[in-house]
Amino acid sequence: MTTASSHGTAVRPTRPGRRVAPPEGAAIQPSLLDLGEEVGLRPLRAGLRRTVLTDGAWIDHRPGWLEGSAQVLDTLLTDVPWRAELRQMYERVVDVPRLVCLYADGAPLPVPVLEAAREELSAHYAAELGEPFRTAGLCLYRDGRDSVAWHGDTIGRGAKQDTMVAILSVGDTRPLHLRPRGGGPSIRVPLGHGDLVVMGGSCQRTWEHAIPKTARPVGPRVSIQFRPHGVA
Ligand SMILES: O=C(O)CCC(=O)C(=O)O
Ligand SMILES: [Fe+2]
Repeated sequence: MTTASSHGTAVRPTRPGRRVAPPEGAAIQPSLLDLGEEVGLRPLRAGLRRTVLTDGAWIDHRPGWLEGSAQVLDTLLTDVPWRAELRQMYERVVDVPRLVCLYADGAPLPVPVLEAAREELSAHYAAELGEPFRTAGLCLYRDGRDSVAWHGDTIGRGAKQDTMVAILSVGDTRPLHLRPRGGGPSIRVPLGHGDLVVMGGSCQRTWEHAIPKTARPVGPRVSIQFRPHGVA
């Protein structure tokens, strides 16, 4: 059984691990914000703001770092071998209706600007992180029904050590929600259209994050997550 997506394309439900086609309509509806812009990176430092959270966690936010994000989204929707998520994620069974593709350490990324982004992030955070970003996890949220539930990226070293996860986002804006594990107010960071957020310090083990579902009519969003070796 399939149902139509917001773009009228039958893309769900999917069986785990099965290769699936992206929502076709998305490719011909690029964001009006960056239509016609050349693909490239704006200066990173210029718009980068740090918010210090509790318990040694922090986030950096740089809205609009990637220029021409509509073109990048088009390429990713077409060229990435998207698959339904296969496994239980992180420390609990989380609901992960979305499509994914993991680029392991050393694997060429589907768009050259993503290689440039990873290099620039590695250079910028070299002193603080002490190692480069290596892997790239891509996630496709086809519409507002796709989401990821509350979790920390705690498979691997993020469970015990400070680390960083850098997320570059293209497509429609979805808010990343963050909340302290010990309880307390949550925060939300809007992510889309070339925005960057970096979760750092103890963020993966002392805070949790989520992309909630939304009833608003939203088109596809692709999240590109850069992580150091051994962090997942
Ligand atoms: O979509 C996002 O930006 C966040 C995804 C995420 O937290 C994860 O895959 O671990
Ligand atoms: Fe995560």
